Amino acid sequence: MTRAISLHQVSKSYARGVRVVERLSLDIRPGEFLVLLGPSGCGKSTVLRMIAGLEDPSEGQVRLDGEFANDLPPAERDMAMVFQNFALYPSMTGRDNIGFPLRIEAPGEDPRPRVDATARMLGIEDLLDRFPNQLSGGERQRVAMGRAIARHPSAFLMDEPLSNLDAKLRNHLRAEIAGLTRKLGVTTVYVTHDQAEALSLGDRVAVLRGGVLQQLGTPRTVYALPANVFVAAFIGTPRINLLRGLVRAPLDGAMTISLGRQYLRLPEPLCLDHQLLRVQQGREVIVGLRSEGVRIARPSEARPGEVPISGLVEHVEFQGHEVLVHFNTGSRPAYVPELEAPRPVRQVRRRRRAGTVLGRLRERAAGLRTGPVAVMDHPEGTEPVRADDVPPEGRQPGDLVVRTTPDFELRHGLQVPLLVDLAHLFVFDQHGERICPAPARLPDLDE
Ligand SMILES: Nc1ncnc2c1ncn2[C@@H]1O[C@H](COP(=O)(O)OP(=O)(O)OP(=O)(O)O)[C@@H](O)[C@H]1O
Repeated sequence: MTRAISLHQVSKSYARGVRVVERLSLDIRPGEFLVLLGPSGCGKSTVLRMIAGLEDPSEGQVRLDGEFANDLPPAERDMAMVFQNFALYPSMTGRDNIGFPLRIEAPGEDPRPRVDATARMLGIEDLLDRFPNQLSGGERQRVAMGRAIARHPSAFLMDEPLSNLDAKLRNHLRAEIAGLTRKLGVTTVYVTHDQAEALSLGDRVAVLRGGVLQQLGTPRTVYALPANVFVAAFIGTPRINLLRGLVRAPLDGAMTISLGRQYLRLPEPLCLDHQLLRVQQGREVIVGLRSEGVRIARPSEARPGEVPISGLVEHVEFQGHEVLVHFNTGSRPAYVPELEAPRPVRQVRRRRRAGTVLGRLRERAAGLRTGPVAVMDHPEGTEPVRADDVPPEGRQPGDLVVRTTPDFELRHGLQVPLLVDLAHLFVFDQHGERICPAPARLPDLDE
């Protein structure tokens, strides 16, 4: 049996006023693989623990197959958890570790057939007689997975199960987990702060920030149509280029988005998304360009929808199959402090205050005219993040990273013509909400 798991307006506070999850609503379908993704401390594990019954919601409802389940003890929820630290009993062999929950659930029954069947499924038969200290990290995690699977639970709850493993093993086990959960058809809720893991595993991804759901969608949707600048910046490698722009829409001339020393001229006739930008006339916006949305080519090579700018090569990052070129285009980068700066020590309830984010930050950043400016809100009661709080290691050389093939001969100081593909242009308003493509295009790309 597999389950539908619903959270309805669920909040969680641990101490007075401290809300670590805020009015979260999620409907997880039977058999679905849902990933909870967000930076450290955003409340992912708390959500998982509320689903498991290990924490009580302060407000709202947890429903299992449509039934109110807030009061249901963990043991009666029929869910298996897998943690990052494997949590195996050191004095038990792999076989006993996998069989232990079966013995508890059905004391009279011989767990061996189920243990053996599980071990075959995971290819760990030869590990069954070893103790945890005789297993590698990956092997231990396979045994831990075995212990979860053998119970035939109605849902798997996985809390960063791969984060203690090296990159190669992580990729390998990631594929195994995806294959297994699909084969078993069991609802899985998977917590991670690794966006690549989330995109590769999830049927849908729920992006959390400060305990608040930012977006719920398929991996394609959250990448291609991020609801706001936080999701755009959190998802994708290299990180999306975020630049401060100014919309200019003169009645008698072409509409442009000024990027400091250069501008993007929006081609006429304006498409609907660009027409809708007209209302931003004279306002500062945040322009998002993924590294694959810009290419090195001359203006004469422009395809429909591409507009020219140029950039000075600041740094070339050779990656083997591709090269990341950091350009200085004379624009001002916009930063998302929660992703750049260390996490604030205290986290308290988040509320949007009067005034715009950019407006407030502009005041704070007065005097930093040429420096980068932080564009996101910060939780009330925490230290405001100032532009100069961005750690130097968070700063990249240049303001625009472009992904290209290794056959370009580029060196520092070279002025290079670039074409921006406006089909890949994102524009976010002063609150960080996406306004281009228009929010009406939010419905799932895959549906
Ligand atoms: N038992 C607790 N008492 C008080 N505060 C807690 C408790 N458990 C978690 N918190 C706080 O709740 C917030 C969310 O924690 P949680 O573990 O859910 O985040 P997370 O997104 O899973 O983080 P990470 O990725 O670092 O594990 C954090 O600020 C954390 O300090």
